[in-house]
Amino acid sequence: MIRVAINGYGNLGRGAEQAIAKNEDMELVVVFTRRDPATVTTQGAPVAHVDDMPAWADKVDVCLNCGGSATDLIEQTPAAAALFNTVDSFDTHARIPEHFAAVDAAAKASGHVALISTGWDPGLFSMLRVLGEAVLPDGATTTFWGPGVSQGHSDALRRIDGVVDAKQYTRPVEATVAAVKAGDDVELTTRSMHTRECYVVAEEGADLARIEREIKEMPNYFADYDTTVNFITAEELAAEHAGIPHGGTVVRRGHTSDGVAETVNFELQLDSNPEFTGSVVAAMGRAAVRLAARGESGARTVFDVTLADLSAKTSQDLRAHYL
Ligand SMILES: NC(=O)C1=CN([C@@H]2O[C@H](COP(=O)(O)OP(=O)(O)OC[C@H]3O[C@@H](n4cnc5c(N)ncnc54)[C@H](OP(=O)(O)O)[C@@H]3O)[C@@H](O)[C@H]2O)C=CC1
Ligand SMILES: N[C@@H](C[C@H]1CC(C(=O)O)=NO1)C(=O)O
Repeated sequence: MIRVAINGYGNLGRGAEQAIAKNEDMELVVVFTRRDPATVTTQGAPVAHVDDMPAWADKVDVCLNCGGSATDLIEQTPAAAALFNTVDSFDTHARIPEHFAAVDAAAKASGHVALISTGWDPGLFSMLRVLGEAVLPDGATTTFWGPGVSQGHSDALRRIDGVVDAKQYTRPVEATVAAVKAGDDVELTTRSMHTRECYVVAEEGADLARIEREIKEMPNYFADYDTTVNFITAEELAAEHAGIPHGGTVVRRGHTSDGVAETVNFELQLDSNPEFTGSVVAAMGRAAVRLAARGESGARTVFDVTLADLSAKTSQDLRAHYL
């Protein structure tokens, strides 16, 4: 039985809790939080303050870090890697190299495996981008997200001073999608592929112009996109934007010889971005434990994980029934 800890009990933490319950080889032993544990209610697992993590070091096989990428994981994952094998969903793509280096130092020093930037993008979509290019070297890859709610971008909005709550919708630009599908030679830029629409609940009396400016100028999240900001009430957010659906597609189009075209298409349609991502993170937790059992230590990414590491099935079963 894989003994699992969740670090951070938000949308993704609750999604991971659901996922662990779906995996017969996993047991949720504790949920860590920075809040007063008495104020956090789980589906049954005990809640401990993050300050008490060391007391759980010999009771946990893997810790799933479910904090926000904007400000939490850059600190939380190296700290967790000092105590446990760990997994996170760090998705600030531009900062992944620096995050990897910091986590690698902590994990190597403690002899643990730390699997970073898992989920679906980065995560499964990253794997498909590499796979598509490997099997169709003469071609091009496109990634479209949405329409749906990006948790990373919504988290980034909520970290702005004066913002009480927020949701961000990512929308593919329909003309660009149509041009790609038609095989037209279209320029694909960050701004020509997606727009971002934010729904923000601000504190009473907050400087809305400053908040809107901070959003639109935010590097790595909004600065390179056409972004709209809508200020609404908490009641409107709850009534009209309660769900966290999402999805997307990675497409690799290439030629195996002159005039012979091939397409690899990987699509996600998600009722719940956090529950699906939690399910990926849980499987990656299994893989991190397997890598550690092989004597590995340090930071790893989804590119270092085999499909057998992710599967609950034995290698014999996979050979007999999945090839
Ligand atoms: N790679 C991928 O494909 C994906 C990655 N992600 C990543 O997951 C990250 C987390 O997203 P998400 O779970 O939606 O973010 P949340 O804002 O729901 O949670 C982030 C942290 O905020 C704290 N928190 C949550 N609820 C409350 C509350 N009511 N009051 C006070 N603090 C609270 C929790 O920490 P604590 O319990 O310690 O207080 C939690 O760990 C995103 O930033 C994104 O980067 C998400 C989806 C896909
Ligand atoms: N990391 C994303 C997962 C996908 C969705 C996305 C976007 O809408 O910009 N980018 O990557 C998330 O937090 O939801």
